Amino acid sequence: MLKVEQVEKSYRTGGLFSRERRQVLTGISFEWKQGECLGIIGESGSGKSTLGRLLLGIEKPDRGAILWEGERAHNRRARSGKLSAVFQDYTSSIHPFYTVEKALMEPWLLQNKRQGKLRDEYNRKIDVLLHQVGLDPSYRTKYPHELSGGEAQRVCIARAVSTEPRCILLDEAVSSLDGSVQLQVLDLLKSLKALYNVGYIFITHDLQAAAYICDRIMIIRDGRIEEVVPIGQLKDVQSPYARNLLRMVLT
Ligand SMILES: Nc1ncnc2c1ncn2[C@@H]1O[C@H](COP(=O)(O)OP(=O)(O)OP(=O)(O)O)[C@@H](O)[C@H]1O
Repeated sequence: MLKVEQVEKSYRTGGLFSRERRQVLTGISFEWKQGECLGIIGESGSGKSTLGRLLLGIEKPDRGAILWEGERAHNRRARSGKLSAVFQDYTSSIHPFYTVEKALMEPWLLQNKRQGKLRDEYNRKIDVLLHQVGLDPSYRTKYPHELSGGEAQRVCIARAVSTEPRCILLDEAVSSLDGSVQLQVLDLLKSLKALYNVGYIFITHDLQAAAYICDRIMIIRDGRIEEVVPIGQLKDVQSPYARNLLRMVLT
């Protein structure tokens, strides 16, 4: 469903008039299949979030192609309703003056210009969504500052599944939650995966979290794919970098 072919990305360094560029991604090619949870893992600065932005169509690659069902990622129509995202910074992901209810209505309203009866129907769906992420209907009227980190991230996840996308890109979405809350959110993602038949692209520097939820892991180093490994064969990774990464988790 997603095909990434020979993607390259660089950024200008040294100011507006500088000709120098820093290569951030080189020769990135992979496929993501419907329903799969693919982990993209690598050290800080390896290019994970840049790749995430390209997959979401927020930025364009310098070279290569990113195709969602054959259409370029930066073409809005290609992504519409098929793809959503959850980011690390859950506090700024929700508009500070929006209640949970309004935040959950937002993506749906963007997708469905018609209102009236359908809007009432969706309004009822908010209770279902809240329930699915483990929050009761009293959360409807709360503002972001009244939520804990775990609760806010649950609201972001509810919003991401609300349009029933085929894929949710999660960029360090559990990284700033503490241990037990992180595990709860990972379990929530697992249950929603089964419920909605949604797949994930799970960007993280945390191999342990990725191993818990992913079917396959793609290791990125200095903007290149170092290795792609099914989760059952994680112990058999070949490259020294991947082995080192694994050793750090196991010790
Ligand atoms: N808009 C930009 N302009 C210039 N340089 C950028 C831009 N975005 C990213 N970079 C650079 O690209 C490199 C990769 O950044 P990126 O955020 O993709 O890495 P990452 O693997 O997600 O790191 P982290 O885990 O710390 O978020 C970094 O050196 C960063 O400074």
